[in-house]
Amino acid sequence: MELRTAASPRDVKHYTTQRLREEFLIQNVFVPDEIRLVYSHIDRIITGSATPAEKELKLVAGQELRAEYFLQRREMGVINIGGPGCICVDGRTFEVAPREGMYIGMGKRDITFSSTDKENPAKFYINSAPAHTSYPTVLIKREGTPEEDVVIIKEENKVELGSLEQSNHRTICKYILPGQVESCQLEMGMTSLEPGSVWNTMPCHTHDRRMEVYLYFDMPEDAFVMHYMGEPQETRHIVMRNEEAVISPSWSIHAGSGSRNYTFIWGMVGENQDFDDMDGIRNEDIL
Ligand SMILES: O=C[C@H](O)[C@@H](O)CC(=O)C(=O)O
Ligand SMILES: [Zn+2]
Repeated sequence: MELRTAASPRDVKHYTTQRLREEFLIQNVFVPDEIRLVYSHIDRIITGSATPAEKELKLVAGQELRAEYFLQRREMGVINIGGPGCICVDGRTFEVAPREGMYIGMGKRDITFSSTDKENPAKFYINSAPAHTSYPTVLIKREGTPEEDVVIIKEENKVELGSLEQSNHRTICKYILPGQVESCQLEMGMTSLEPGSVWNTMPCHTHDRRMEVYLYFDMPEDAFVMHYMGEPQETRHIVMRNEEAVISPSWSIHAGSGSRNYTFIWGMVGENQDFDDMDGIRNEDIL
């Protein structure tokens, strides 16, 4: 597991392009037949993936966690951005179709990932955070009828925002948050931009009580997103390609404009789970 330390805004404003990328950008998120994880000291979020192709992959704690098993003191959210696959949790197998997700609660020991078709492998994107209690493990679907251990995302948690005129027409689909899927601190969702819209999270915001990680995807190889970070009056950009993630400290804005439309997954952890607890920054005030 790769380790990233926390960073002060007083230092970050002096960073070069390369240093900024080393600290905050996560590349090669999905590697076939590997589980890849990056541990950040910022709220101790773990960001990574399981990309089973030829073989089934088992999640283990690793040296860094000094735990008996990965979720001994943690919870995790997963969203599949690849082909269909399965996640087996303590003997129970969940079929996870493209764009479906899971919340897996603290205390679940045996977690394995597999793909249905190795030619079109599942790509399980993972966010995990420290937890204090165990909430129910569920499969999260965007549509359908609820069953035991299956939650359907409520219409009120699919929020259409922005407009084509402002190049930011998009839909925020909230997978894990209070009232939808309960968790100790983790919140996750997926935001899709309409064709012709390129701006996410604009007007932008900070939220001192939560950090956030974005994973950008659904982009051809030659496309990019200029991801903006930094204090609102001290912004910097990171050029991001398809299927790369970026860490946003609580003091930083996190927004982007792409060379075309794209999709991204956001994950937040920290002090509270109040999605609307943001400090909005007026477009007039950003520097
Ligand atoms: O704190 C919330 C997160 O930054 C995202 O949900 C924002 C987002 O998806 C968007 O506006 O496009
Ligand atoms: Zn945010």
